[in-house]
Amino acid sequence: MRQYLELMQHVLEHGHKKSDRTGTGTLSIFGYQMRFDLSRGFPLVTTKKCHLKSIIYELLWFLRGDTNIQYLKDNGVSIWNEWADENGDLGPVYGRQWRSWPNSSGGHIDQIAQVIGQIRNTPDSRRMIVSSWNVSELHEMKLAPCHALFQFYVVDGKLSCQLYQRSADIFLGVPFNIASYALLTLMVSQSCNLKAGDFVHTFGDAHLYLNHLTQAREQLSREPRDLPVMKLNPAVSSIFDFKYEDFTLEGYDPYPAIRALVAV
Ligand SMILES: Nc1nc(=O)c2c([nH]1)NC[C@@H]1CN(c3ccc(C(=O)N[C@@H](CCC(=O)O)C(=O)O)cc3)CN21
Ligand SMILES: O=c1ccn([C@H]2C[C@H](O)[C@@H](COP(=O)(O)O)O2)c(=O)[nH]1
Repeated sequence: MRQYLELMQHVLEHGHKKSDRTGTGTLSIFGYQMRFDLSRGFPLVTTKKCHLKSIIYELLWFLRGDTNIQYLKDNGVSIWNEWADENGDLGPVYGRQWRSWPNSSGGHIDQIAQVIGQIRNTPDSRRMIVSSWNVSELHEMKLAPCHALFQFYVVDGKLSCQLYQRSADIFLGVPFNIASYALLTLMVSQSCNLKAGDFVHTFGDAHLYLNHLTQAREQLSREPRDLPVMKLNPAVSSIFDFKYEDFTLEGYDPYPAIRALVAV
């Protein structure tokens, strides 16, 4: 995960001091890109222990089309609690836009099913995109999508995915986002009988919150370890059929967790 540590180092050295919506303050840069070859291991940060269970359940929750935190709570995941209303609702966030983007005639578009169809039937298409940035519904969302748009690409029997993340909390959010999209790429690859290629992670405003700087330096003092390997149950052939038990991570040997406060 040298790419991730390089991003952190880059922002510590070149970040501009900038205020933000949460009132915390950040060191921020605009525009950055990382690339992970998924055949070289699963890109889960090793320089601190990452809670993979939260990452897997959050992704399964997006794929269910769910936008209420009850499913996450039932599975011991608390990362969205601060943003939900008293009923646990987050408004029309990721799950809603991925699985049922409202169209102009009162129906809905399942972007995930559509993109899987494109990858299977027209893999050379340059239009294999899923967007959560539904401008007409942003005002109803408790938090505007950070991982806003992703695109798939197929060449030589390998599936790559590029994400555009408009806003990125480098210490807390980004390790989750990398692992989540790497996992999604593995799941879509298996569903389409392709090998996994690269995950390309492109950023808009990438920032370190000012109350995460000590934690970032602590992480940079640690030498990254070999990446683990993610195994998916080979019997699953539809993206919508994966369950938590279908994922096995082998060889993850991280340094201890590092606590940090999330900016709300
Ligand atoms: N400021 C901010 N940063 C984010 O990364 C973020 C938001 N807000 N709002 C929406 C979601 C929620 N996400 C979160 C929220 C909390 C953690 C967090 O506290 N992580 C801890 C504990 C992990 C756990 O409980 O599973 C960590 O050490 O990684 C991570 C991602 C990502 N997003
Ligand atoms: O998946 C996610 C979700 C959120 N974040 C971070 C990025 C920002 O620090 C905040 C969102 O605040 P905005 O003012 O809406 O940009 O959450 C993330 O890194 N990853």
